[in-house]
Amino acid sequence: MAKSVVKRIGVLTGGGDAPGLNAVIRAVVKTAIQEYQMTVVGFENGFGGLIKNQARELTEADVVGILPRGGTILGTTNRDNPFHYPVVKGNEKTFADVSDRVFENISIHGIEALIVIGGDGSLAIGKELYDQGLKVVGVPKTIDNDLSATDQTFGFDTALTTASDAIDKLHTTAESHHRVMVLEVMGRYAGWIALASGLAGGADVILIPEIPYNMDIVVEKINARSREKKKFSIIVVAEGAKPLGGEMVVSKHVEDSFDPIRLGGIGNVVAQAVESATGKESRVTVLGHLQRGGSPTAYDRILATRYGTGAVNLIAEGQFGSMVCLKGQNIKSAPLEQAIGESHTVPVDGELVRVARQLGICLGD
Ligand SMILES: Nc1ncnc2c1ncn2[C@@H]1O[C@H](COP(=O)(O)OP(=O)(O)O)[C@@H](O)[C@H]1O
Ligand SMILES: O=P(O)(O)OC[C@H]1O[C@](O)(COP(=O)(O)O)[C@@H](O)[C@@H]1O
Ligand SMILES: [Mg+2]
Repeated sequence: MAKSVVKRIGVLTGGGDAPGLNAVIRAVVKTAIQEYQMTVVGFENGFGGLIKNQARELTEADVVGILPRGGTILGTTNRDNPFHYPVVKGNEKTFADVSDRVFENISIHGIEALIVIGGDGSLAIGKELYDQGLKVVGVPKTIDNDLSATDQTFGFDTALTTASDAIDKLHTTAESHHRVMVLEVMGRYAGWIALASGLAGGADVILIPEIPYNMDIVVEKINARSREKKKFSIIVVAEGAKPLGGEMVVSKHVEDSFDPIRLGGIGNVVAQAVESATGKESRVTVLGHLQRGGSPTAYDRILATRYGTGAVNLIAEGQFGSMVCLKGQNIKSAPLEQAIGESHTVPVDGELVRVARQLGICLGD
């Protein structure tokens, strides 16, 4: 057992869910109670629970059996930003700063420090609350792996495993029908899921946002495979991929969201272009939220557990305004400011891209 001045902590999960959230919550609760004799209060539905005072104490009994479970027992949302909160008066909707409600509820529950498990959006809110005096510690979550200041976010490994399983399945049907199969995966403005799953699944073409593609080059790759008597092709497309000089495809605008754009639809654009240029029957699969669901991989369970324990240790050490992160093989910490800084996209001259090129995978350029 170790000592901590802080004895009562809060925890919330924010933004899109990611496999491993429950593993973090479990590690936070176990470490806080067993190692530091703290009390843990869980806020429900991200910052929504902090604004609306929806909270409950989390005991060790509450976290029994949740390690392998996807989703989050606390609920989450990608709305409810306390600094940009929708207020409706009659027919008019405006946005207001309701952060005073957050501080009121923090005080009602006697919370001395708050763990925010989230991506760039949730951590940006956490940073703003920290600047206003709340003792905040962050945990980097997202399947997109697009956060700076950490080598990897939890959730990414599971998403990429789901995507590479999908590529394996597409291979067998592509082979039977001699088709071109296009798989569209998530990742927002980063191509990590597409590149990594494409490598793991043996894709022939991988299109990522960081490398705008030329459709003629993609078509030539498919035709070259035909000339080599290869009867099918697999194309993995990141939802943020775009043609040279063109735009990303937006699937919808989510009202009330600080970052309202949802990407999606590029898979269909690519499949249609390939079919009309090559005459080969093409089909598209949009993996969608399947890649956010299900049980975390062993890798993500361990990473999430290390992050949860690490976050409580940071609180005990008084290292507020920081986030746990992975650097090489070790759990370290980084300032929240750095975590929400520049988004972590695929380096176009990095080793993974080079490996893909050396394997003859077409990246569309
Ligand atoms: N740059 C930002 N600054 C402040 N709040 C943000 C920012 N981007 C998003 N948000 C808000 O943070 C919350 C979670 O964001 P979202 O991007 O959905 O999840 P994540 O935490 O995974 O990044 C939402 O309420 C969103 O409106
Ligand atoms: O669940 P929604 O609102 O459709 O959002 C989809 C987006 O969320 C993600 O799945 C995860 O993003 P975050 O981790 O930033 O929440 C993206 O890959 C995708 O573009
Ligand atoms: Mg985000």
